[in-house]
Amino acid sequence: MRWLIVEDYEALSGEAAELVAREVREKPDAVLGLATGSTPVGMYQELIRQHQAGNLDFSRITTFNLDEYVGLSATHPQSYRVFMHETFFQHVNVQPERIHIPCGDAADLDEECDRYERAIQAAGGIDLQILGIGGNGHIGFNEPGSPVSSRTRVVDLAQRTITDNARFFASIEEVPTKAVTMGIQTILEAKKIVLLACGASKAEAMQRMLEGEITPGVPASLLREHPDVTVIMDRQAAARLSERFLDPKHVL
Ligand SMILES: O=P(O)(O)OC[C@H]1O[C@](O)(CO)[C@@H](O)[C@@H]1O
Repeated sequence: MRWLIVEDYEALSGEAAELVAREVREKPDAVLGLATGSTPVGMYQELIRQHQAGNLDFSRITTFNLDEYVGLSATHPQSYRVFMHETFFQHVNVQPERIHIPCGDAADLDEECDRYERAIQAAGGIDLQILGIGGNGHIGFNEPGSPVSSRTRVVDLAQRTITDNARFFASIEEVPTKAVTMGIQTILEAKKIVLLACGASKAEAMQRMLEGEITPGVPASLLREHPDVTVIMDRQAAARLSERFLDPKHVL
């Protein structure tokens, strides 16, 4: 695992965008796994900037989003589908038929989950997966206790996640309690993974992810067994890590 501790959110966004841009330039038909949440927004803005400057072409890229709330229509303002279109897709040239986001309002959600897994396989698997991290160490919506072997499925959101995400809704009662998420195994099958963490609210999760036991109780810790993971965090998110992480020799 590589890790990079940067000064602030702008630097984190720039470094993350650079890794995505490099992948897209090296493999113009790459399959990208994308994340929502507030953390990757700056990365998307930088990718849009490079695209609009004529330096980045997404026309042959395929994308798969990590997750979607259950029960929100595709046009609901807080659906991840709307978030992704407003934050990224409508500003770049990813072809609409190559954009994949789980349908959280599908009539048969189990069938939707199977369909999503098959679509990832049919695309040849994910080349580069972007991840955020929940305050409780979740990745995607794989909450603590999610099996290592899990694949795309419907999950119950942890109370902490509902509380954390209530800021995006008018009231906590409006936050969905279930989601469709890629599983831990789905994520671990990505060839490369980049996890982003920003701010003091992620410091405990980062310490448990990087220095605690490797356990389904801290889903992000399972990434330590993947051969190609890059963690980019700001100083606040890194604040509780021990010296060896902060030693400049170890900072990429
Ligand atoms: O970046 P934020 O806003 O802290 O949110 C991170 C969250 O977003 C997600 O990526 C949602 O898919 C989760 O992994 C995590 O809950």
